[in-house]
Amino acid sequence: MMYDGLEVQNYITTNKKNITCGFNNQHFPHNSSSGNSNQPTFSLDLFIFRTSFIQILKMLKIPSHQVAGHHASSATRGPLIDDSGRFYKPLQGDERGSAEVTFYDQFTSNTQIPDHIRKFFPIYYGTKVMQASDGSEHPHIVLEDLTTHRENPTIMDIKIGSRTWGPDASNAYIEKCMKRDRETTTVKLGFRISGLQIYINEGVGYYKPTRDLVLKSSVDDVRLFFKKFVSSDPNVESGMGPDRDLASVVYGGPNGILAQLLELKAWFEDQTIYHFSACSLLFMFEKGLVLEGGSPNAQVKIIDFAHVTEDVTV
Ligand SMILES: Nc1ncnc2c1ncn2[C@@H]1O[C@H](COP(=O)(O)OP(=O)(O)OP(=O)(O)O)[C@@H](O)[C@H]1O
Ligand SMILES: O=P(O)(O)O[C@@H]1[C@H](O)[C@H](O)[C@@H](OP(=O)(O)O)[C@H](OP(=O)(O)O)[C@H]1O
Repeated sequence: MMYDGLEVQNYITTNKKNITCGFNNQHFPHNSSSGNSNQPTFSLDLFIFRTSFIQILKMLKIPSHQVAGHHASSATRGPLIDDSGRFYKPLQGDERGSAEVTFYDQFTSNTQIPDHIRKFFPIYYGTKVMQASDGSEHPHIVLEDLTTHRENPTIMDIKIGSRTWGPDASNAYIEKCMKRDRETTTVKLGFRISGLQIYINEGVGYYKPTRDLVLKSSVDDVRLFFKKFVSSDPNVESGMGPDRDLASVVYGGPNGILAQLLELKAWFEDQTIYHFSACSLLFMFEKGLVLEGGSPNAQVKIIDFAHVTEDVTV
């Protein structure tokens, strides 16, 4: 495992408006026009501009499309993204962090993984020690930001498996998981929704139910969330019988979510390399595009490998 040194100062911002504050306005106002006297006139200004620009490109933000898991704040470590399309997930302090790194290292170099399966996993760029959201220096797993090319993604995170712990889990951890599994739909359905956001329209933005609301979902609530996910009704939040208008193009069809799940499932049933426990599936699509008659660009990805182990008996 290789850790880089701290390369750049990280600016934690929650929205793009704040990013412009990173410019040194005195030297290079970002909205100045050509020929304006505020433009840099000598090399020091150019140097400052270049440095600021590189810093801005590398600037880190709290992901606005994260739907579940540990969140970043000035008090807690959570994922960050940059403008180059990378997602930085802080290693969890205990064995979960190192287990996830071990998985990504092994998976990335494993030549037995077919390309049509590899595409379901985020691209892994190694690990990096950097300033975390809480200000501490901490190792992060560097991944492809799965939302980077999306305009207004509708996203659902589903924790899969009726058993949510790995083969080496302690009794205390198993107990904790079993309690959570009984409280959610994991025991009844073999999965639970961990979080979601549904794009409504430009004016309204997103419907993003709270973590508590999602986790206390009953089986019927889960059914309703799956309907809302593909509803064209802007009043999706009111929950009055959403229309499921987009189901056939998002869930169905040769490139739909179901077809992708079947492809992944076929490999899961066949492979004997890993024990996959407590992973999540991310369902993503572009509701805005579908409503305009375009393609939903539906995608299934698999994430969260903190409890995955290699099967050494094979
Ligand atoms: N590579 C990625 N690109 C974009 N978003 C991601 C990526 N990986 C994770 N996310 C977002 O972050 C959320 C949490 O991810 P993940 O499950 O890996 O974190 P976690 O803190 O280990 O979660 P948990 O506490 O449920 O185990 C996901 O629901 C998703 O919204
Ligand atoms: O589903 P919820 O209610 O969000 O609960 C979390 C979920 O079970 C995570 O999988 C777990 O992290 P791990 O899977 O990595 O153990 C996390 O534990 P934590 O709070 O101890 O990190 C729980 O809080």
